[in-house]
Amino acid sequence: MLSQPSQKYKPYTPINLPNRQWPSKTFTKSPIWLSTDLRDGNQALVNPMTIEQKTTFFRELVKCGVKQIEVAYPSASDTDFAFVRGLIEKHEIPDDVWIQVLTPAREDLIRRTIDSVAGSKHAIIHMYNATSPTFRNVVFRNSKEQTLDLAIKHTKIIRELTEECTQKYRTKFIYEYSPETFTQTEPDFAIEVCEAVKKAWGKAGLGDERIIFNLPSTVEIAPPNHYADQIENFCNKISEREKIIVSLHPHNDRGTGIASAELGTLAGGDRIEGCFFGNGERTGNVDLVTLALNLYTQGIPPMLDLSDLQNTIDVVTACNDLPIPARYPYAGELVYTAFSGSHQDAIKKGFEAQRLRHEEGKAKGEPLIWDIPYLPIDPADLGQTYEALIRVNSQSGKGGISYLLKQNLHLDLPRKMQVAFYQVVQEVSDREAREMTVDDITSAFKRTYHFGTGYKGRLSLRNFKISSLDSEKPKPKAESDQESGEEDDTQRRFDGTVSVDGVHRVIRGKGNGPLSALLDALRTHLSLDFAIREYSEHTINDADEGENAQAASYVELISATERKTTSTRQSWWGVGVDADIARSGLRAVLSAVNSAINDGRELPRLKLSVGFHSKSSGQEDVASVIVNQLGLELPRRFQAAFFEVVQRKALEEADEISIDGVTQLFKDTYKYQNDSPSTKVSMESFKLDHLDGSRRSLSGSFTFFGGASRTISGTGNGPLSSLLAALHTQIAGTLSIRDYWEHSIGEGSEVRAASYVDLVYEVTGESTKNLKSSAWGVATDTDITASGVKAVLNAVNDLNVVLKN
Ligand SMILES: CC(=O)SCCNC(=O)CCNC(=O)[C@H](O)C(C)(C)COP(=O)(O)OP(=O)(O)OC[C@H]1O[C@@H](n2cnc3c(N)ncnc32)[C@H](O)[C@@H]1OP(=O)(O)O
Ligand SMILES: CC(C)C(=O)C(=O)O
Repeated sequence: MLSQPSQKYKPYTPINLPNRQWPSKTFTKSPIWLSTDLRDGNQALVNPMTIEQKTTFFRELVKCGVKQIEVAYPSASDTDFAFVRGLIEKHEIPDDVWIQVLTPAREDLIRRTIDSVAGSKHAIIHMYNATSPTFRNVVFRNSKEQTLDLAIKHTKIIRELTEECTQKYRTKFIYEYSPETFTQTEPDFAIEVCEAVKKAWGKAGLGDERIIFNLPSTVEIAPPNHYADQIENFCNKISEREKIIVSLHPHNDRGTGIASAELGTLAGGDRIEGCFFGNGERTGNVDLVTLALNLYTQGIPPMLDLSDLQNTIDVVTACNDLPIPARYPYAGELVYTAFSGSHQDAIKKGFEAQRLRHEEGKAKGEPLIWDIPYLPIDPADLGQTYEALIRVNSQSGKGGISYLLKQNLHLDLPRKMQVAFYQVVQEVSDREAREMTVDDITSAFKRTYHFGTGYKGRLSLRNFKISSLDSEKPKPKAESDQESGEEDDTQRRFDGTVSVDGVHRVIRGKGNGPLSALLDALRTHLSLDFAIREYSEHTINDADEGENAQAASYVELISATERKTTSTRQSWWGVGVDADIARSGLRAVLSAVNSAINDGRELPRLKLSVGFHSKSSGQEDVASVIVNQLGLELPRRFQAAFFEVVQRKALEEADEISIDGVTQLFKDTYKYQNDSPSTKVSMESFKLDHLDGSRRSLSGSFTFFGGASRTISGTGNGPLSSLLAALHTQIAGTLSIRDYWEHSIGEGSEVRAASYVDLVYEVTGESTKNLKSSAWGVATDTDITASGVKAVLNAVNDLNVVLKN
């Protein structure tokens, strides 16, 4: 490059316009748009468009609402001529659309041009000749007078030929004249040529009769303020301004085509010629899409419909065979995407604030103004989704990551958890030096917090029951209870089955709320001693508000032994989601515990040593054996009943009972998986009918104490009460259900139902002497009603039932 470029390049000559008005003007409406994609854009392509491509492009422009389209340079090629004829003959041109065709100032070519549009409803004939000194001297080798004569002579030819065409075909014409290289032409000479052309045309009028003077910056050679000065100067000096449409045709050699068009419009331009996404000679024509959307973001209707921008991009890039750069205004792949932390944070906060502002605005009937940091336009208005707004790499922060989690998992993490998870993501993206996709982030989240199917940790909750211990006096509220949201003073008991490294364990604990009761159970049974440092929750609303709403809970745990120290402590975050708020909190605790025990530490194994000595296993250990060996999750009172049976047996066998021994004892005691027919009541078959409302009727064939089979029936509010009513037709006294519980065993097609019934039998009479007894019954079946019915009959067979006389 030269050290003194002034030795090679001339600066532009500023225009003397002391009273210029355009700097104080503002935009109030959109200009008339002329798309020259199919002419100026097409002539700049390596491979000009085929007729099919031009037709597709034309249809897209029409769809976007462009009303003036320069479709060809018909004298240039048979393809261009045939394309124009095809549009007309195939009735592709809507009545409110004007096609425009370009011709040089040459009679033979003008004739061919006018022939091309014969029969169309509306046509703009556009003639050009360059007027600047260099073109006069070098290209045309013409004087000023000859340049004037060229324009005048051919304007007259166009007038004559268009009038003939109108007579023959009723085609309505507008005439457009371009002093090509206008910006490099002496301003007064450009005006002189246009005045002469207007006079030669001789019929410029108002409205559709206006003549168009197109003032191109054929090559952009000066800053945009100079173009604006040139336009304002032209508008001030040209006569009969009201009979003229001043058209702008900026190119983009200095990269200021958009600015030139916008300042030129403030300076008086009525119309802008350009191409979609800025295709065109050299650096392109001005981009109409950017201009339109710039107006839109000022609240001005752009008179172009770009609401399916991606489709427009697809059509234009396919026809031009040119890509749109990723950073291109409005249309680039990355323009609605923030990678950097502070941008992501601001966008996320912006959306949150805007949602609240819009809620208030809606209530007051105010316009819902868009105001999001770093986003001048709502991508949704252009048919774009919000999905790509935030993408994560090593430059990103917690705000962006949390935004993605909110969008994809509907989780609104508490601030400290955002910080904790940010470190996880940051570590991966730094190590792998690549962008983290939404999938990468959500899987990292699920992995870290053991969240969702397929991401189970060492502990997982199978079932639980929370009950209140009313008998115990309420205790004063502890600090941790306030933190954990456990506001109630009532003592709670947690009874549940938790899978621990694949082994089911029945655990039990108590506390001031469900979460502290679970922590107590973990401490007692698994030697896991944690305390809650922070707890929060929110609802996740489904589209149909309420019905399918879920609760999300977040828990930060610390080691309970470190709780009293003030130094920085390690903590573990957990998350749980469930339709039931208590369950979501419990899941969150287990999620955090799973993170804490990710260090591979040993957990106390399930051991069995039953007896009455101090080291005996408890009721929960026995229940754990049953859940692991048989899949049966006994309700707590059933656990207690069976534990007594186990203890008696252990006493008989000198405290020695194995896991298999406990299992067999269960089977024998409750006739579980025992197919031998009962000596008391047995059932061959049953049928359940639905009566009105919730009433049911059960009938079946039963055998009582080895007698002949009888068909009995009964009605009730459900299958089991119907069964009891049927049994009451044969059995003296009353059978009633004190406790019932059911759950599923197995998964998929293997799934079965397990039912547990605590049945009470009361009978009065001479021989029975006011007998009241109870028994547990358990059964499984693929059908839930059948499993309940069988459980009742198992319990009946364990009772000393008496038949009616
Ligand atoms: C700024 C713009 O975009 S203007 C539009 C440019 N678009 C095109 O050129 C695409 C279509 N063009 C073509 O197909 C051909 O150039 C044609 C059919 C118009 C003419 O082809 P040719 O007769 O072979 O001439 P050529 O292409 O060499 O053009 C140069 C000639 O046109 C003359 N010329 C250039 N512009 C004009 C004009 N507006 N009016 C009249 N003559 C002109 C030149 O002075 C030169 O004349 P010369 O041969 O006497 O020296
Ligand atoms: C024909 C004219 C308007 C042109 O394309 C230009 O000057 O760029």
